[in-house]
Amino acid sequence: MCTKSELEQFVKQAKQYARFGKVADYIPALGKANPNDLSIAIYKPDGNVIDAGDTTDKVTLQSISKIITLALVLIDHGEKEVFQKVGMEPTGDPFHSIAKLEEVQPAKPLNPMINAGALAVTHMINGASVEERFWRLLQFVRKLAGNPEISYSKEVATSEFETAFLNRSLCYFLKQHGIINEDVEELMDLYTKQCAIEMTCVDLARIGLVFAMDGRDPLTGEQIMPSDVARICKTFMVTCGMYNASGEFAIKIGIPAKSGVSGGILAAVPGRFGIGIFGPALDDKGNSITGMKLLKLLSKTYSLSIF
Ligand SMILES: NC(=O)CC[C@H](N)C(=O)O
Repeated sequence: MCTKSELEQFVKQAKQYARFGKVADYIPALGKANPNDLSIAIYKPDGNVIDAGDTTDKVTLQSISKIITLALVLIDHGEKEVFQKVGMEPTGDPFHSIAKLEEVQPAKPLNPMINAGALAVTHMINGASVEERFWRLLQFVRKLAGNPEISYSKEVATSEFETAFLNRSLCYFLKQHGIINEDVEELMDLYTKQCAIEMTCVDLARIGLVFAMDGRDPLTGEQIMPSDVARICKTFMVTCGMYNASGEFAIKIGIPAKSGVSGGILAAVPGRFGIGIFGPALDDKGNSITGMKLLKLLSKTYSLSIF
């Protein structure tokens, strides 16, 4: 795999594309990000990390959190129960689209990576209160990243909570049809905190590594999630991890990955390493434009496609 100076070179190349992207601002606090930022870390099973860019920058997980909550609820409830409430098929629609909820299979969101499906998944996190459920999720994230310091951005969580009208309408639709049965404001409180969990690209890469190694943290030897759960999550990363750009991403890059509108990407190269990227300039589908360029350069140069 590449050296630090090669990686720095790739970052320089990819950064040139930042001008074609735009930072997300529908969550007002995310609008403050600098579109020219770009950092990457590659975490190997022997603990070696290759990184480039400002790796102390923190990114909120946003949609990347969906893959982690999915793992947690699969552990909490098992496959059968989870897939009664959420499907397994890509939509080809934007992540916040409401359209297919009514069109295809009444009310059951098509997959856990679109917002409607993610809200149904977050609803399933076990615990007696929002605080307890969030604490359980945070502990899980900390364990995956091997970093007990990870927390969330109150500013980003509040900013999303105050403006998430479309997500609220998805919740009410789901509640009307019995997919969720909790108070919508409580679910939104939990979901916006989940999306605001923040970490560096090194932490992201370490989580990617655990997925890449079938749920086992190679540094501690702990099996953090059953290999079947890791397999399901990686499959969703391939089929819907990059929203309605997942097909093109699979063809051009071919690495299981999940993006978020903060500009983060978590990628897992099966059996080899985890990759974490932070580059807030987004394309029109909400994926990091510089991050995807970077992954493309890596995939082409080192033949990382799983296909
Ligand atoms: N695509 C994303 O990253 C979306 C996450 C964001 N918190 C939302 O629900 O709109």
